[in-house]
This record gives sequence, structure tokens and C-alpha cells, in this order.
Amino acid sequence: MSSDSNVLDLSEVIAVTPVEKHGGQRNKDGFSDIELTPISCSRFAVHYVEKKRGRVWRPGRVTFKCQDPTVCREWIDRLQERLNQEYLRPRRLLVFVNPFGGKKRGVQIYQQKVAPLFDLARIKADVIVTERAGHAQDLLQELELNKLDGIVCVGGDGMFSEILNGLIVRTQQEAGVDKDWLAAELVRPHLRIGIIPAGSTDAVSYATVGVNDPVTSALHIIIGDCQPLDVSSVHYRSQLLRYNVSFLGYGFYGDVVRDSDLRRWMGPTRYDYSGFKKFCRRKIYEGEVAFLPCADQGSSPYDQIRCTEGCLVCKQAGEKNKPTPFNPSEEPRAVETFGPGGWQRVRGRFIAINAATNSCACKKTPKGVSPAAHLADGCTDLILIHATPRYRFLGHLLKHLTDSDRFNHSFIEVYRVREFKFRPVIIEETEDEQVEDEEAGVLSRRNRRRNTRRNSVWNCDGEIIDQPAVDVKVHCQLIKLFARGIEETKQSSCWPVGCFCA
Ligand SMILES: CCCCCCCCCCCCC/C=C/[C@@H](O)[C@H](COP(=O)(O)O)NC(C)=O
Ligand SMILES: Nc1ncnc2c1ncn2[C@@H]1O[C@H](COP(=O)(O)OP(=O)(O)O)[C@@H](O)[C@H]1O
Ligand SMILES: [Ca+2]
Repeated sequence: MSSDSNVLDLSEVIAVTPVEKHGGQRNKDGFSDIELTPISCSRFAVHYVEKKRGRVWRPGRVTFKCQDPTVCREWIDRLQERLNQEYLRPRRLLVFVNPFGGKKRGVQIYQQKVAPLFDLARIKADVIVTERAGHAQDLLQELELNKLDGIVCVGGDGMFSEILNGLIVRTQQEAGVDKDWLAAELVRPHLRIGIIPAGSTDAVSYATVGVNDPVTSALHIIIGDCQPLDVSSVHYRSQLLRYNVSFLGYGFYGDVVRDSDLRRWMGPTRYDYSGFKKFCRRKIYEGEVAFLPCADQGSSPYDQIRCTEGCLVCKQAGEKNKPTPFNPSEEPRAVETFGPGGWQRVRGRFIAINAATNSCACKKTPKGVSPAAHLADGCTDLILIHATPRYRFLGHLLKHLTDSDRFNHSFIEVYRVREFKFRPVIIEETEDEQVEDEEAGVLSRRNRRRNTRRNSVWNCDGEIIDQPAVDVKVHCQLIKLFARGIEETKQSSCWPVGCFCA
């Protein structure tokens, strides 16, 4: 309901409930127990999505009074019937809660902020609190998923990555697709994934909803929003290493996540500590990047086209990349030619090699690592940060805190690509160039002239891929989230919501 009108969009109604005559006791979450039990009543409440500032959503409520209780009952039944026809609204969800991520408040966040809303919306939720890393991914290989309307992740990007990988691997297995074959056309999972932000960075949640707020995300799930999302597969030598949905970073960001993983007890501040430490170290990594540009896309990492709700660039990409039925005998379309219109390559000494499959916006960088990246255009923005003095690298980093152009530096190259490969140049270790073993805290003599370490690791949505050589390929709109993209805060979007998920 917009603030200057009394029109209530049915697609944003959470629930309809009878209301008792005299205000009964409200339980701790502000819901009156009587409201939830059908009685012959002369009033009913319509609970709806109230849009606050900064894309925050809250449950609003308006109460209607009828003279005749049967009319009241009729209204409740009709409205409930109409809500039941909204086929995108979930009825049955599987919820994974990570008690370990972020500030370790995942269970409280779910119980206090999300569960009461799911109950109000008559959503049946099977809740599993994970007991170890990888628990959710393993369960997704064996649990019965057919009766579900979606999966919900209560955690951060790492937890979402676990569920994403579990669901995609399961889907390929059931479809007979070889997930280790880089060129395979992946089958899209039909289940949507919802994210309740309860992690440290929560970049995926922020980049698809526009805010990191558990109640807002829960309301997007309840009304059945649907937002397609690109997923990158990361392979090496015919073996799937991991699926990635947001951020892939080698060098600086890889070293940050490796170092911060040892300091999880610090919670979200572990990234600031490790970030500062790795900034001071400023390691340089030699290697070669080969990439296949998205030539015909009509958009670029440097343009001002932002990916918002109903984005035209993503809509057109979706039409161009409609899934073709999997045919094992059919050879995939592989473009291997180097040169104009084909693959390009860059060899150099890098501080960081990053790939942003969407903006990677988060609280740290509200406009994102790549502000003009799109959620569902089938591309990823490849950002090559060449060796440069610390003060210039700092200038680039600080721009992430603002809206200014973070790519406007001579040492930075950015390409919008469909695929890329990275091969590190293995530096032969001489006796005076031994690897510094941080974990053991042993500092050996280091070749200060080149300050080059053998290899970094890949930061894959906050998880570590300990294999420097990778082949990355973007799969357009492979999965769907219970979200709608970044809502325009002023004018309404140009496309009806949900048009992607017909
Ligand atoms: C001195 C000033 C420095 C300002 C630096 C601003 C750059 C911030 C860029 C943050 C990285 C955004 C990409 C998101 C990655 C997440 O998937 C990952 C894991 O997120 P999670 O902790 O699992 O929610 N987080 C990190 C920091 O690697
Ligand atoms: N019960 C658990 N105990 C320990 N680790 C877990 C558990 N459940 C999930 N994890 C792991 O915790 C890591 C971080 O999860 P995440 O929710 O992303 O938190 P953060 O945003 O703080 O990194 C992920 O690698 C995930 O696999
Ligand atoms: Ca993209």
C-alpha cells in the first residue's frame, strides 16, 4: 500500500485474519492469539507489506468492521481463496539455519523475526539448524524436495553458497547432466531460494533486495517474489570446484578470506582486521587471464545502467538465453578462437583479480564492487587490478565507500565477460624466496625485491577455493530467488513484477 492512497495491491497482502471483538492479549511478537483462530466475528484484519524508507518492508495491518458476521466470514473466505490462487506464493518451505555465521544469532533471528510471519501467512516451514559446515549441502543430496515450494537460507553468503551448490548439484544429478563437464548446459532448479540475512557481509541478500533486513527478506518470501540470478561454475581440469553466485576474488580478496577464516571468533570485524593486514602486505601474483567478452550485450561495466526491478538488460538476456532441452549427444557451442570477437588474454602481475556476477553491493560498499553489473544478464564483470603502489590501491579501495567511479585508474582493467580462465605463473622458489607460513606464524626470509608469493586462493562467495588455476563460465539465470531486484524508490518499474518467472 503506498502512503498516499488506500489501494491495497493483493500481490502484497501477507494474510487475512478474523479479529476478536475486544482486543485480546498480544503475544510477544505483537500478534493476538485470537486473531489466529477462526471465530464468528464482525471484524477482520488484512495484513499487508508496508514499504518504509530505504527499501525496508514491515508488516502493516488494516482492520475492517462488518455489521453481519456472515458477511465478515464471506470476506475472509473470498480473500483467502484469492490469495491461494497466487501461484508464486510458497506454502511449504525447507529452512536451513546456520547458528555459526555472522554474530551467531541465526536461530534467534529466525525464531523472533521470521517464524511468526510465516505462521501468519500459513506457511509450513521444516526447520533444520545445521550442526557443521557442509551439513546443509549434504542434506540437500538426500532430502525429499518434491513437496516443497522453496528453500530458505538463514545465514550469510557462505551459507547461501552451500545451499546453492547443494541444490544445483542435486538438480544436475537428477537430470543426468555431468556437472564436471565445463561446457554442459546446466538444468535450472525449479525451487526458489530465499535468504534471511544473518551473516557477516550478506552481499547476495543486499544485491537482490537492496537492504540486509530479516523481516524485509521474509516478506519477499511470503508474497512469492521471483528474481532470476546468474550463477558461475568454477572448474579445473574437468572437475567442478564450486558454483559461485556473487563474488570471485583472487589475490587480495582471496588472501583476506583465507586469513579471516582463521579468525571467525571475531565475527564480521574479522574482515576489517584481515583486510588491513593484507593491504599492508600487498602481495603481487603473476599469471595470465583469458576471457570471452560479452560483445553483443549493449551494456558495460562503465555505463550508468543500474540493474533494478524489472531490468530490461536482464529481461533481454533471459529471452536470448532460454534453456534448450539437454541433449547429451549435442556438442556444446564452444568459442575457442582468440582475437576480435573471440577470446582475449592479459598477462601481468596482479594485486587482485575479481569477478562480480552481480553488483556485490553490501553494507561495506553500498553501490557494490561493480555497480553496473546485472543480476541476470549472463555476464560477470572481470576486474583486473595490476600491481601498483599502496597509496593508489588504497585510493581505489576507498572509492568503494562512495558512489565514485572505482575503475578510473590506469592500473585497472574491467571487462564484461561470459567466461574466463586464470593460470598462475608458478614462481620457482629460490633459497631466499621461501613461502611465508602465516598459519604457523613462522616468518621466513622473503625475497623483498619481488614480494611475490607463489599463489593466492579464490574467495568464492566467502568460501575458499584452494586451486589458483580455474575455468569460470556464467550460466544465465540458472537459479531463482524470492526477491525482485532493487526496487526503484521513486517511480514504479517498467515491467510487471514476476514477469521473469512465468
Ligand atoms: C580502507 C577502506 C577499505 C574499503 C574496502 C571496501 C571494499 C569492500 C568489498 C567487500 C567484498 C564484497 C564482495 C562480497 C563477498 C562476500 O561473499 C564475502 C563473504 O560474505 P559472508 O561473510 O559469508 O556473508 N565477504 C568478503 C568480505 O569476502
Ligand atoms: N552449524 C555450523 N557449524 C559450523 N559452521 C557452519 C555451520 N553451518 C554452516 N557453517 C559454515 O559457516 C560458514 C559461514 O557461514 P555464513 O552464514 O556465510 O557466515 P559468515 O557470513 O559469517 O561467513 C559457511 O562456510 C558454512 O558452511
Ligand atoms: Ca550478471
